[in-house]
Amino acid sequence: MAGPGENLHPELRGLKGLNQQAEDKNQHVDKEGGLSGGERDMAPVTGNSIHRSGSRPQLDLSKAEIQGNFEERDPTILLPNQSDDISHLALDIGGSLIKLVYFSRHEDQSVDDKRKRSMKQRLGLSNGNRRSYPVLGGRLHFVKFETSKINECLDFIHSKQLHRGACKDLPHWHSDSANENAVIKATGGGAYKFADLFKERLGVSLDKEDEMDCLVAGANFLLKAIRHEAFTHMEGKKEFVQLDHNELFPYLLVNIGSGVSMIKVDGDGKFQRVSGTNVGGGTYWGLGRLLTKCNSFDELLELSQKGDNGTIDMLVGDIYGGMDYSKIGLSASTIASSFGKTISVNKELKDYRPEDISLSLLRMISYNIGQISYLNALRFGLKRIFFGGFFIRGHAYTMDTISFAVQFWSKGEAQAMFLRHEGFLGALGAFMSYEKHGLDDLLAHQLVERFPMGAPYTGGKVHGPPLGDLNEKISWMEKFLQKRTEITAPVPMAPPGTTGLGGFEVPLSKGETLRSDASALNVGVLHLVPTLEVFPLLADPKTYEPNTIDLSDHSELEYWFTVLSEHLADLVDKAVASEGGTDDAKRRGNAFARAFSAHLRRLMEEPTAYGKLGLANLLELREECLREFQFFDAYRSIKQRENEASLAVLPDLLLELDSMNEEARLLTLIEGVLAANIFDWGSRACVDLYHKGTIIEIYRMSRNKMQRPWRVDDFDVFRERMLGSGDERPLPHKRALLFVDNSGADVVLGMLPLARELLRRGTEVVLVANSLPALNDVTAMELPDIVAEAAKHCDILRRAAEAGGLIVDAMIDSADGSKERSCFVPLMVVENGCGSPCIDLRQVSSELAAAAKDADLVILEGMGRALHTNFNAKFKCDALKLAMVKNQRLAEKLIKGNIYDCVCRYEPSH
Ligand SMILES: CC(C)(COP(=O)(O)O)[C@@H](O)C(=O)NCCC(=O)O
Ligand SMILES: [Mn+2]
Repeated sequence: MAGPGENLHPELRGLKGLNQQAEDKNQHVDKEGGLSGGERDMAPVTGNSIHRSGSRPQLDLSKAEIQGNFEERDPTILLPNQSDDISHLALDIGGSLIKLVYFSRHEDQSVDDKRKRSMKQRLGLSNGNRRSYPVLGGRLHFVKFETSKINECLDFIHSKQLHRGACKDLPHWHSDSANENAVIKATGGGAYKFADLFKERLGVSLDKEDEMDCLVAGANFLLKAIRHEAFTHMEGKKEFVQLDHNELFPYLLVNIGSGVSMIKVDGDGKFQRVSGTNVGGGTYWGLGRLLTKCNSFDELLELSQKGDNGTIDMLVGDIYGGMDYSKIGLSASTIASSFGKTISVNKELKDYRPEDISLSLLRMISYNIGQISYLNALRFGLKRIFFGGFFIRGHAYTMDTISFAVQFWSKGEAQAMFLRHEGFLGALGAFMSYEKHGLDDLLAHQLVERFPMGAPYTGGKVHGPPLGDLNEKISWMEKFLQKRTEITAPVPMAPPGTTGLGGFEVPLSKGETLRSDASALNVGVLHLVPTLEVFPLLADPKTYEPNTIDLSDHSELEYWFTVLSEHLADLVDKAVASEGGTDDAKRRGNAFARAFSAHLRRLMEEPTAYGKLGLANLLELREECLREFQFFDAYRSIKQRENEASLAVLPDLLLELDSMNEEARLLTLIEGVLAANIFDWGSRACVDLYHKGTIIEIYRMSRNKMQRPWRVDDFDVFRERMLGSGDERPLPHKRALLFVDNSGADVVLGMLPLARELLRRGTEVVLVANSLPALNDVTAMELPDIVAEAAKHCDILRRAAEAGGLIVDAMIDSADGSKERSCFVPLMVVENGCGSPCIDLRQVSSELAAAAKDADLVILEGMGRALHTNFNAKFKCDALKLAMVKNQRLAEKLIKGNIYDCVCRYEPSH
């Protein structure tokens, strides 16, 4: 099929009945998509939509004001309603590092709007089924300090008031008391050593928790609650491991701190320390410091990147004249004796390069730990070994060395795995030891990890949490550009090779691929969202993978990186215009562009830096980043303009549809959905098109191009399910969930008429829309007004909207004063729990999960929801996936077709 743009011509045939008046109302889509002040005033007040979502905690920006002089370069912005004060802190004070885990709770700011109230009633959702102590929404932060800088740590706690009101076994939010008897959970030797200092400086006591208990509790929590926590690391390649919770135990936990503990874990609280070694992180750092005069652990680690251990270690090749000792599986590069070469030549310490010494030492210690771990796993018949502790620091070479030792000695039987939150096991465990925080049974789907601005980008000394204040963030991004600071992240790995016959070749994951800065924690802030649920209609949540395209293929990642980078300038223009184009908006826009580019570059360099990466994550990251710079709805005016234009032509479309027989109507409706999906401001090709005609012209053109068979065309099977064949008349579906996509023609002329058809046939319809804006997607907040407007022209929609509580005012008051629902089939709206063009069905709003319980038909619409994600998703009920492919590469890859081809994939339940 040719691209619709190629044929855009004045003699476009109109849809029968589209009137001229509507055409006139229709404005040209201007190039910038920018807005004059007047247009902006017309936009609905969606500024506070952010509070309405309630699904994912957000900043409370209400009553935000600039403090001091507006002309100032970096004025402080006050967020008086942002309550970050309800906190909860636990510490792990080790020999070299202090690890902090703290929780900040945000009050539930969701506005209980009319739509939500009526949906809650209808779906039987109430607070009544909550547990006795609530799981609180909030954020879990991970921070570390060097133990030698304990005063900085105390200042940090004080500045954030993290110690305020902490009571034993009672998290802060239960306590009104001031600091009397305040107690903070702490583990590690420093909990004893520094107890007096904490009392003196902060007036709090440290409640000491057993270190082993904490390590195990922390590891168990992470392995159960965080989806992509554990990964393997072999020959420079990182792969996340999907763990079956039922088969987690037993495992060996190896915690590499200053010393090393090896713990056999059999369950929650069930473990035994089976071994350990005194040759650990402290040994590397201590010996390394003596031998190289390095000033910090990280400096030592950085040195190792440029090292060649062949000058220090005696290798098999040295003994065998450059040959492998293949009979016992040793390559020439295998270390026969660590530091062995230093005895045989007449050299002083000063004659050796510190880089080489550091590398030899690192290899010696990592290999030794790997080998002892394997022997202990063998002792107890354990197959899985998880390595944690801050010795590892996400250091590729350390992990490769350990993995190699485990793999080599176990002949591939045992597996070494690493943890993303490696250094925080103890602190997390101490945190978990507070009773009744309600976090112990949190599940993976209730946690959303976010990577905000701040520490992750700096190579330097920034420690502590992400920058909190918007202004801080902007200034930071400005400085970031001025200094041209490089992001400290590894460059792409060389293609993995082989380590030969059991030995180490020059490591692949070395040199520039090493991450040397300790500040790159590689862990984000964990947002705890207790209301998120797994979509109940997924056929197999365990094997469900939302992303269709695998971004671990580097060329794919590069392609999407380029697409998103090229789209950035346009997006910033729209975002700035959506905020009135003020200087402040421009400044924020620039900062956003820099921050997002930095995220992209970071991910290009290390795609797994933020956990497993899919296209959906990239697209969501962009939206999150916009929100972080307080652009809450960049496409607001475009959406509104397109809604108005489409609503104006809706009556004629409905008339035309009503003049058709059922079969022709169904086809026209599906065609309509596919055609109207062209209104996608996230697709470069489509945006180019919009400069060539009005919304309605483009819509018509797109409809005229709808020729079957579509590239994926299951329409006949769908029609048969809906209309039957011959005399047989199938039962209508009971309830359909329609995952809607874009505003304007897409929802008004595409999905709403389809919803109307289902309603007409007696199927309840739930429109599922985004909780937060993303591109030009329609949100759940915006839908009731759109439906109400459409309902003015259509009885079916009006009655259904009344029955679904969408048009509340029109409901009849009954004798007892309550609003009585009409007995018509209802049309409802629920939010999906996300703010992205894609949807991960493992994390949806509880409202949607409740609505899904009675549904027997799911319709997913759009490229983001039906192609980028969920194209391969299987459902327990009938599923229809409808989308126009608006990207040439995706069309070729996914459906072996071309841009503007359509997908109508119908998968009946079995
Ligand atoms: C962001 C989108 C997934 C939105 O598509 P939609 O779900 O609205 O159909 C899509 O526009 C997209 O993949 N855009 C990037 C590719 C491009 O510009 O060609
Ligand atoms: Mn969309």
